[in-house]
Amino acid sequence: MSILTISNFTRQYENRTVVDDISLVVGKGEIVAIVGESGSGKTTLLNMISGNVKPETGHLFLENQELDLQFDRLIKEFPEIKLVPQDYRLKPEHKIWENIDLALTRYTHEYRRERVMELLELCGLTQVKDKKPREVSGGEKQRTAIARAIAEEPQVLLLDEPFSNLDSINKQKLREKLVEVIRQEEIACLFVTHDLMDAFLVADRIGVMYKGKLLQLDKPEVILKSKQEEYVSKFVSSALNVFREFFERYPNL
Ligand SMILES: Nc1ncnc2c1ncn2[C@@H]1O[C@H](COP(=O)(O)OP(=O)(O)OP(=O)(O)O)[C@@H](O)[C@H]1O
Repeated sequence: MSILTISNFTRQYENRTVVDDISLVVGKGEIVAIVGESGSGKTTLLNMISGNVKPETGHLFLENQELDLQFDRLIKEFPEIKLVPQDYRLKPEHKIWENIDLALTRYTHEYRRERVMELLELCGLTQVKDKKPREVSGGEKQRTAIARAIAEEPQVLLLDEPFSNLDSINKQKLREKLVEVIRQEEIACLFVTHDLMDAFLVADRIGVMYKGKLLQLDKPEVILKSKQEEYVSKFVSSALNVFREFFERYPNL
């Protein structure tokens, strides 16, 4: 079932089209990755979906209900769509559990306690709940930001480069947790990354962006063998070349 539908999103900056007529759909419990090199328009696309940046053209639907994009206000974001920015934006003076709890101030004390415990468990943070953000790993910070974003059970989770500041062990842990959380909470998840490997390891479908355009959006196996778009096959080859180089250097492995 489709949760998030965006159609014909376009945005210009200084007379340059940075997001060019993009349409896509994300389903319940589905993870879609948008990959593209730096400057291809990925963050602008996420900011438009989250309500932080106004598109010049386009429509946004949540379960077939159109959201009003003609807002003109400083308060950002739609409550059903949560964005985890690249820098997490955790509150340094608060403990991990408090950072999650702060998303729940509208609720009763009892419900907050229960939901925070549930989210700590779901995101693998119970052990570090009483630490401050500076005392935990990058992966734990990222998982705290995800827990905070999904605290109010949004329908859509947007992640900007969720794996970029992590070492390989934390990356793997986050990948596993992300898939578990998305499937369990039945959220529609869209994340952007410049690293195709992260997309291949997590996403149900991958979209490749280039100069503001979504060139192709398909299952990873289809993207892997793509002949449809020259740029897509070039982008895939560059990611796979790392493995080729590795095994050429260490042929006896
Ligand atoms: N507020 C802004 N004002 C002017 N130009 C902008 C603004 N935001 C983004 N741009 C430009 O739009 C283009 C796309 O930027 P965007 O951040 O969306 O790309 P990206 O694919 O997310 O890049 P990266 O991977 O480096 O974060 C870039 O050329 C950028 O300089």
